[in-house]
Amino acid sequence: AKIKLYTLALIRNDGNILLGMKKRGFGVGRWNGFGGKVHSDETILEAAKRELLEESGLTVNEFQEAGILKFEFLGEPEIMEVHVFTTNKYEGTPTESEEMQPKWFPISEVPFNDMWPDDILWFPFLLKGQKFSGYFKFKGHSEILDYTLEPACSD
Ligand SMILES: CN1CCN(c2cc(NC3CC3)nc(N)n2)CC1
Repeated sequence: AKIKLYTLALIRNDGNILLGMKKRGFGVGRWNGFGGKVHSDETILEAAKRELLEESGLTVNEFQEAGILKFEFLGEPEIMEVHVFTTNKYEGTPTESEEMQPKWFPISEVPFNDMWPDDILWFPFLLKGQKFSGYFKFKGHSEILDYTLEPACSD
């Protein structure tokens, strides 16, 4: 199976979290953090910064590692390895892009019903600042067949 690297950045501001409504492509119609593919000529961190700037207009120089999520889709050879970052130190104002329409949500109002089904499972780790490592087997884009999720230390 081929592993492809992706990034996902969740931006915090006091009791709020910045999500974007995906306007096209993979995950269209769902709220999510900001991210994308890691290019062959960049590090994962560089990709996370680039994708956040492209998709939200925000500049971040310091990310916290939040966790790693691996996704398998029944019948597909590619494994998605998503490196999740968070920060509350950023510059700029969230701006709509071709990919994303940004919106601040109070932490208590995260719209899980309109997000990827795995999010409600690992968000508690992210919000507590506990690094996590998860593996999810999906059937299509809305059904989790099975998963593992545990606190993890990347060091
Ligand atoms: C570039 N993107 C960033 C975010 N990402 C995902 C995936 C995901 N679940 C997987 C079943 C699809 N869940 C969240 N929250 N984000 C996929 C790749």
